[in-house]
Amino acid sequence: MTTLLSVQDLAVARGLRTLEGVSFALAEGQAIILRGPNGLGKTTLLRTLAGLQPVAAGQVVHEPSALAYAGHADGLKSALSVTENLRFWAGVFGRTEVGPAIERMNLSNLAARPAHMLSAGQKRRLGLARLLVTGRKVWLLDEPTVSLDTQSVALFAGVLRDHLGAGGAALIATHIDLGLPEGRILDLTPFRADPARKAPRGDGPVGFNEAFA
Ligand SMILES: Nc1ncnc2c1ncn2[C@@H]1O[C@H](COP(=O)(O)OP(=O)(O)OP(=O)(O)O)[C@@H](O)[C@H]1O
Repeated sequence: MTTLLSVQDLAVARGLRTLEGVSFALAEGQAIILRGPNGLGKTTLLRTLAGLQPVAAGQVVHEPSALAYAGHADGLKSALSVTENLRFWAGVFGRTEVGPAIERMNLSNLAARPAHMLSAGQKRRLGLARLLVTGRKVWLLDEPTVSLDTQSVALFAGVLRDHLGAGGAALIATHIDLGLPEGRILDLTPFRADPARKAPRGDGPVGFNEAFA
């Protein structure tokens, strides 16, 4: 099985260091569920892997075009329709096809509606549909099911299973059980950083998916 993402002795920081000594590998078809209490640093870890903030210490290895990040914000253009939003994001990743993503995330009836006229759950479905148009193999997901109703949670769990079945991988911060048989839990609590140790200054490199922040 090919390793898609490898993390070795990673430390991440948001002002102060939040986590230290985190190591794991994610291969094709695998998912890791990040667990730990509020404020521990799960979002900080995902943002760091996405290239939105610098690595404080350790190593992160992946193919240059492997990762797609979906954070708390849906990153939608409010004046654009569902279809136009997805076309825009597909274009960012050098792709054109959006029809299957619209259908898969149950957005067909809303395809022409401007994003600002969507409900919170519909916006989230559109935000997650962006993942499908990226063609990226490793999905970094921060609380992907927030605002989704039970049916939509099940829908997205199915999308995730299909992604893993097609050789993709996912790293997911979530407090709910997505029922992924391929998922293994990584409890980050033991990796809580010593708060006395200051993070280095500087903005560091910013990755391809800055626009997803
Ligand atoms: N914009 C920010 N500036 C400075 N510190 C921040 C910022 N956002 C978060 N933090 C701090 O960084 C630490 C880690 O936060 P983070 O959001 O990564 O935690 P989390 O594990 O994702 O929490 P939750 O389960 O509540 O989403 C917390 O102590 C938090 O207060």
